[in-house]
Amino acid sequence: MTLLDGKALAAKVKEEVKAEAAKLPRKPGLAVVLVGNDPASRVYVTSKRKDCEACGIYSEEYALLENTTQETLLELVETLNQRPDIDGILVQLPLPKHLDEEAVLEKIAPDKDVDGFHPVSAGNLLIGRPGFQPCTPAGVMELLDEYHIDPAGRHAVVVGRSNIVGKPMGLLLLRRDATVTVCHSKTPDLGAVCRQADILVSAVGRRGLITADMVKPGAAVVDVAMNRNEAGKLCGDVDFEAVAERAAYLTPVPGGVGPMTRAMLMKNTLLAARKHQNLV
Ligand SMILES: Nc1nc2c(c(=O)[nH]1)N[C@@H](CN(C=O)c1ccc(C(=O)N[C@@H](CCC(=O)O)C(=O)O)cc1)CN2
Repeated sequence: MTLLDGKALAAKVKEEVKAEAAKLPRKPGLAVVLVGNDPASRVYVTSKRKDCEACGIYSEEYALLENTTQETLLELVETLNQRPDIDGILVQLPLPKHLDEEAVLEKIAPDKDVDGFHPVSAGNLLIGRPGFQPCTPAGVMELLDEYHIDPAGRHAVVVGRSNIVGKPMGLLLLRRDATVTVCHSKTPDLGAVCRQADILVSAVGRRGLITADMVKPGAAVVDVAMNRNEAGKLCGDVDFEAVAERAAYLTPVPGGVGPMTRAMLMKNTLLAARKHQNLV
């Protein structure tokens, strides 16, 4: 079994972004907005700041209180939309329950939507136009390419149908000529469907969901989830040790898709800066 090393590939992508960002007349700029006290979100936002520093990207962080109103958040996004030095805006998810996530994401100017979550970005992806692609599925595609795993003509099964991972993952694989099945909580006999997969992507968030008997021998298995076991250790959806005996390729958690998500954010911010400086 070959490990799909997202940590190593992310370092390579970030080096490339750094070299390209240095060629721009103006540094790319990213604004990251965090609302509330979710400890995991705080960790991710800190990592994004460090990634920006490493890539030569200017970054600003807005840490808002848990009880921030919808109006205040929308006003902040609008201010950032108007800032010529800010190329990308990212609102860290999940937002506190009282806030309307969809309305906030829709408020971000589509040309600054480096998360690729705006309906304009989602529509472009659906009809095959260029645009910002959501960072996690885009990172999975880069990993597959790096290890020469060509989706064309293969059966790809995506478990999970979220707007930020499952659905765009399915579309990116379809774009590359895979035959795609997207599974979800109402899919009968999930194991039988997964066993057909040459490429299996799990993005559910349930530890132990993907067992070895659900994996076709020789498949490429990509674990997008980020869970914790009883001991508090990070793990994905896939029973790693058992599946490693059957799969030909497998992502670790940590060190697989997570670092690629962050690297693709840097790449999207570079793309936004190039567009704003009329270089693409
Ligand atoms: N606005 C967004 N919110 C969220 C996104 C997103 O893409 N945009 N995705 C996730 C969280 N996320 C990025 O924000 C993210 C999660 C995990 C990692 C990562 O590098 N994980 C490491 C382990 C980190 C650790 O030790 O805790 C790994 O897998 O090796 C990066 C980004 C939800 N919210």
